[in-house]
Amino acid sequence: MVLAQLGGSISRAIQQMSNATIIDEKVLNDCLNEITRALLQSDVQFKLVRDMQTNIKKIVNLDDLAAGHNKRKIIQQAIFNELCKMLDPGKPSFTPKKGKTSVVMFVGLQGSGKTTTCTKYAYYHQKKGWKPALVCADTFRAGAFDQLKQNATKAKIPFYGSYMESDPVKIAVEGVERFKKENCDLIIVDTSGRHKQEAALFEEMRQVSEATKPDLVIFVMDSSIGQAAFDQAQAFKQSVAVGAVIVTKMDGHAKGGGALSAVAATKSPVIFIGTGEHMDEFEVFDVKPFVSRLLGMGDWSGFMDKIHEVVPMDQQPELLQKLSEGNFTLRIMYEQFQNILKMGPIGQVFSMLPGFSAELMPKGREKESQAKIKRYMTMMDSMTNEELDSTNPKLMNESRIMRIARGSGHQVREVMEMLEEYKRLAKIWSKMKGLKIPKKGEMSALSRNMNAQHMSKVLPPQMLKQIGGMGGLQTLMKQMGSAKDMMGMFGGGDK
Ligand SMILES: Nc1nc2c(ncn2[C@@H]2O[C@H](COP(=O)(O)OP(=O)(O)OP(=O)(O)O)[C@@H](O)[C@H]2O)c(=O)[nH]1
Repeated sequence: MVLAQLGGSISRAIQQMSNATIIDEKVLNDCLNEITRALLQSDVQFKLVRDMQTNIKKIVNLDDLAAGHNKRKIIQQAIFNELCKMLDPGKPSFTPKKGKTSVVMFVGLQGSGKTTTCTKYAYYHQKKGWKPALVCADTFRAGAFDQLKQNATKAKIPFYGSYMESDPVKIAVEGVERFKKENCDLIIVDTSGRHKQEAALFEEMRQVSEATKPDLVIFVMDSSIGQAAFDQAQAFKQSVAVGAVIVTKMDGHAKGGGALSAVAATKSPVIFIGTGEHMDEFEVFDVKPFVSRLLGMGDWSGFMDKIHEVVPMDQQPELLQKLSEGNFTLRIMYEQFQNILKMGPIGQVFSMLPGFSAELMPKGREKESQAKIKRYMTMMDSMTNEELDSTNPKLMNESRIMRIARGSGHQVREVMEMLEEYKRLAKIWSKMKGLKIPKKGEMSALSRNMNAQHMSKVLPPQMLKQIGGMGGLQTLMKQMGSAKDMMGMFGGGDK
């Protein structure tokens, strides 16, 4: 069962429970059994699922709940909390500090995506102003050094490795020393993998760890390993001091439940997830928004966080205000393009709004997309203020289009293409119209102010279908109290 299906099944179980006229022991049990089944089918370890069920039953003691209590809400909240608890070991992992040298060692089975993830991790920090470096201590797989070298060169990250030396410990120590001397603040050591857990792998890992004394050991796990996740993660934890987990290939058709098991086995948090082969396809992992998304409620808080990441602070209130008024002008598009070029691909932000990223910034074609954006901006440079600030599509008549084409040295066809892009974006952003603007300190408030209309527009079509279309969504929201309650319940509240 893939993650989306898991979320769908849990949501359905909750909905069925909500449909019942009276919430009694039987209704609660049916709901919990349904959720248990869904979790087990998603490869979450049996013991975890059983514990979750027991905990919910402890929290929701129906006999003790006086009349007037909203039992549905209490149950829903308990389910949400327990799912979050499964993914939250209760203590954060070691977090490297910019400017202070940290050594981070990556471990995992062969093919889990370790080497790729090392580069993604380095690149992520480099974009934030760190000085990362990569050390290839994988002497087991021929070609591992070449792969790391290639990735590192592409991202302009210094690297260290050897074609001749066969002792991984020696390479690791030399690499770490060198980069410490060069004042790198994030030294990432990639270690060998094996096809399966075996003594030689663990012994080698232990030795590299002993010699380099990493501040953090990250266990990289392929999300598709299924029920084996718990044992695998535990085996790694027993050999080295795993402090964090990165789950890769979350973009595939994997059963994502393994992630929950890995957290339980290592008692370490998932800190990032890999969502593709490309360097940028790497997301910070946050439990609450993840569970919200898992339950199919969209991730507005994540979306708002991304806006924070890519839109400069001083522009945010203004941008949100304009979006809430439904005024997506060419100037806003221009400003957002500027942000994209400054901050790197914004694809991840837009991917949170269905249907967005695929067209403007298709995966793997970021260079072309950037060139296109620059082209569009050149054309917009030839526009008047009136044109940039207008929301009237009819303003852009033939003579204006011809003038812009001439002024920017582009074809009329290209200007029309740019305007089409603008119309497409404006249509999508218009869905934000009417949303209340969050005040400072409550950025997730947007999510709490959505009604069924907003929700139906932003939910992926298949999810909407699963819920039973617009009618189903309205019923669901009514049953659950209001959009406000629902989003709050699924973690849409302020963090
Ligand atoms: N779709 C997808 N593919 C990924 C992701 N992360 C890694 N991959 C791919 O998975 C394959 C294996 O990745 P590697 O980085 O070579 O794996 P490794 O664990 O380092 O392997 P060894 O060095 O042999 O131990 C490569 O084809 C990667 O491009 C991800 O998040 N999504």
